[in-house]
Formats: sequence, C-alpha cells, structure tokens
Amino acid sequence: MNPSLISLLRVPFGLGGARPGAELGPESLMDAGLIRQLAHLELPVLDDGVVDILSSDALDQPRNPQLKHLEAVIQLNAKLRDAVSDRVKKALFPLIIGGDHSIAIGTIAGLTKHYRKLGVIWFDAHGDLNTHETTPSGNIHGMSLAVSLNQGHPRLTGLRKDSFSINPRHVVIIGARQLDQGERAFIRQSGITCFTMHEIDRYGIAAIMEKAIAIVSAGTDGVHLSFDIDSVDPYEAPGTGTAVRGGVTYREAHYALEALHEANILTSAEVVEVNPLLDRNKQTVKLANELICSLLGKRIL
Ligand SMILES: NC(=[NH2+])NCCC[C@H](N)C(=O)O
Ligand SMILES: [Mn+2]
Ligand SMILES: [Mn+2]
Repeated sequence: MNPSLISLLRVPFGLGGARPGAELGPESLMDAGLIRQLAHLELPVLDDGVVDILSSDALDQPRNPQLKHLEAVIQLNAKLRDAVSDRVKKALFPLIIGGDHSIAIGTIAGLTKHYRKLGVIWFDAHGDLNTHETTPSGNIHGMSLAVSLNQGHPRLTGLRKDSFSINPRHVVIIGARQLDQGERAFIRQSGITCFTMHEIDRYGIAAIMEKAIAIVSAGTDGVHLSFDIDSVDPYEAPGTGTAVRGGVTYREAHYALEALHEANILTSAEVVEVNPLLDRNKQTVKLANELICSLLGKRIL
C-alpha cells in the first residue's frame, strides 16, 4: 500500500441487499474500536465522514422487482462516487466501510474517474455479475461488479458516464462458490479471472494470491480491493446477509490481506456486507476490523 494518508469513508447503506442490517456495518466496526486499532499501527488515518442518502424521497419510489430500491442505490452511489473521486484527487487512499456490496458501484465509478487502467480484486462468495435481466433476486448488490464493467441497466451504468472503463482482464474474483447461470456466462465471455473455492483448495491461498497480484498489477495504474465479508466461511463470519458455506478460513483471509499489503499494489480498498444484526457475539465485526488491520500492515511478528 502507498504510504499516503488513508481517508476512511463510512457508508451506512443496506438497500442493495434483501436483509436489513448492512447499513449498521460502519457504526459497528467503529464501536468495536477500528480507529483505535488503526492508531495502534501508527497509520495516518483521517476519519473522513459518512456518505449517506440525501433524502428519504428515494426510499418511497415504486419498487421494481428486478431492480429493488433503484432510486436510493443511484442517489447513494452518485454521492459516494463524487466523494471517492475527491479523495483520489487529493492523493488520499480511500478506505470505504459499507454497507452492502452495491456501494462498490460508486466507489469504483469514483476511482475510474482518475485511474485509466484500474485492476480489481473482488473477494466474494458470489460473482455480483447479474444484471436486471439475469438477477434471481432483484437485489442490486448482486449486480455491482457487472455495472462496474459497464453491463446492466443504463440508470446504473450511467453512474459511470465520466469514468474510464475497466478491462475485464484486469479483474480477479477470489472465493466464489455460488454463481448464478448468467454470471457463469458473463465470466466465460468477459475474460475475468475467477478463482473459485475449488482453485483455492487445489493450489492454496498463497499461490492464488501470487497469481491474482500478477494479474491485477500488470499494465494497470491502480488496484482496488473490494472485500465482501461473505467470502469468509460463515463459521467465522456469520454476520452477513447472504452467507454460503464452504468459504475461506480465518487464516486464509488474513494471509490474503497480508500478502496484498506486502505486494504494495493497492490504491484503495473497501470492506462490505458486515451485518451486525445477524452476527454472533460480534464475531464478524471483530473479524472485519482485524482483517482491515492485516490489510494495512499489521503483522504477527
Ligand atoms: N454482494 C452480495 N452479497 N451479493 C449476493 C448476490 C446473491 C445472488 N447472486 C443475487 O444476485 O441476488
Ligand atoms: Mn458481494
Ligand atoms: Mn457476496
């Protein structure tokens, strides 16, 4: 990671997913001592405020079953895009705490106002590659990587109208184990690399991280990490809205983020889908804070 100042942006938004509670993520990480833990690492962190929806009118829009809470998602992501763009302009390292994974649309739209060739590492049990035409749920958090690759409803891809496109060859998904039919086709056709749990089992997390780092850093001018906490096995991370068993272990998750820190390639990061209402003894909240510390340089020795 760059030695630059970290701009911590909190995004208490949960309308991209089906189950209430993801909007409480940022507050719960803060309550569990995130700022204190980062201060311990002697990292320069700027507690840079909250990005929230402006008004409740967006909440009252008629519900499109293929694009649930579309107006709220658009309003929030336009605001987040501009906040992230502003931080990049100021040479800060944006660290975004969600919120559900729909917020990646705004984060990445803001980043790609500046980065012409952004690489993306997407940790997730899912692909988030649906569109309004393929979605089984209508939940926009299952569409955010597709939208970031300019695929999907024009109201969503429109958030990226002043942003550079991302080359799918610079995108790596890690930890996938629940992909919908349309998402499989998307992966095959687009040239995205997808390291599913099968490849992690086969090669081990160290080799996968080495390959992923090589893919996202060759020919790119920035690298973003989008970390969905549901990539981690629900045994360790039960507090999330769409848990799928068979995920990465506690140590694999830490190792992956330690390896990213060592590689020193990231220019931004986000952690999403922590849902304290579904958590057990704050296990997931604490894990998220620990993982952020590993990503930012905390070491065992
Ligand atoms: N960011 C997430 N947790 N996404 C879950 C998506 C689940 C499913 N693929 C859907 O489209 O609804
Ligand atoms: Mn996700
Ligand atoms: Mn997910």
